[in-house]
Amino acid sequence: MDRHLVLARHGQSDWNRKNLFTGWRDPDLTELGVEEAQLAGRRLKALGVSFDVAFTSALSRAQRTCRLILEEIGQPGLDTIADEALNERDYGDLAGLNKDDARAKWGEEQVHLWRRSYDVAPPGGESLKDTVARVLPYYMRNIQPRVMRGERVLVAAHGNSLRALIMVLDGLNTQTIAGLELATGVPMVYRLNADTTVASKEILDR
Ligand SMILES: O=C(O)[C@@H](CO)OP(=O)(O)O
Repeated sequence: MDRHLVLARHGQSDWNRKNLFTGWRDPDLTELGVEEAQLAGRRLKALGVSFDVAFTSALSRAQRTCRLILEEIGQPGLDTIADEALNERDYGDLAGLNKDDARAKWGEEQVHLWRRSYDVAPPGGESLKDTVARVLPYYMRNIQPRVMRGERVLVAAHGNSLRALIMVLDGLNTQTIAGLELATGVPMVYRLNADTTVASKEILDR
């Protein structure tokens, strides 16, 4: 049985381009972001990948990426479930601030801890640990059972909500996850074993 699960971070958003902390704010994709999402779809199509169901977040940039991928692979209108459990990490008071301005104000090290550490939460927001605590139960209850039934599943979501999921799937520790960066619009094709562990992972980068 082919238990495949494709994870894709959304294409570049307007706030990615402007270098702003985004979190639960809802900017749209840029033109480049649209192209990245379409390219992701074409890469998946070239591999012969298609889906039985798609999951995305409650945010426009992920939903649009999901739609663009599905259009490219010739499955527009596929059953798609949107849930805020897959939203980006909540950046709290940092949302809307420029990342370089934040470094100038709080220092490189503090901003890096907020962005990439496992358990340091930005003021008023979620740490990666908090993000794992909402993404993982959703994955276990809603996504993994479908993959185990042999459905081919697409998840179009966000840098940190996917880092949370990948940390668990790949068995990364709290140190290693700090070094994991996900490029916009790059799909990752997982195949799972019958015991839910990862059989293979292929990153379809540019
Ligand atoms: O701003 C955000 O919401 C995220 C993703 O763009 O940023 P970072 O990569 O700094 O965690």
